[in-house]
This record gives sequence, C-alpha cells and structure tokens, in this order.
Amino acid sequence: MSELEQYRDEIDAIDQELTRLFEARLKTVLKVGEYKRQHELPVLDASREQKVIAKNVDRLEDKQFEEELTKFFQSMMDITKETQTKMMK
Ligand SMILES: C=C(O[C@@H]1C=C(C(=O)O)C=C[C@H]1O)C(=O)O
Repeated sequence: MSELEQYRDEIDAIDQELTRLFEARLKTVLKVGEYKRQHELPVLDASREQKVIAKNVDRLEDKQFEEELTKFFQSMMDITKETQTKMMK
C-alpha cells in the first residue's frame, strides 16, 4: 500500500468515528429542539455556542488548530440550528 493510501485509510477510519459521533450529537440536538419547541425557546443560543467553542478550543492539544476548530464547531452548530428549525415546523 502506498503512503497516500495509508493516510487515506487513516482518514476513512477517523471519518467513520466522526459520522457515528455526528449522528449521536444530532439525535441529542433534536431532543433539545423538542424541549425548545415545548417551552417556546428560540433555536439560537449564542452564549451557549460561545461556551461550546471555548470549551473545545481549550481541549485542543495543538493550539495551532484553534481557528480551524472554531470554524468546525461554528459550521456544525449552523447545521444543527437548521436541523432544529426544520424539525420545529
Ligand atoms: C443544541 C442547542 O441549540 C443550538 C445549537 C447548539 C449546538 O449544536 O451545540 C448550541 C446552541 C444553540 O444555538 C442548544 O441550545 O443547546
């Protein structure tokens, strides 16, 4: 196996984990969405989003990825808000 194929195998294994975790996170987000619907709360909670980002940036072993991780979490939370909004219709 070439070096490139080995790296891609590694990426595939990581993606498998990411997909499993993303699905689990989305299922929990939908429960939050249902709670918000019942309690008439807005989908966006900007202060919670800031906390999620800060907490996870803090967990980074290599701080050079701070900008990338911030974008990653912000993009994911944009998706989860969209999913909650869709579900609340
Ligand atoms: C899931 C929530 O709804 C939104 C999505 C968030 C997320 O995906 O972590 C965080 C805050 C909210 O803007 C929440 O309020 O906890």
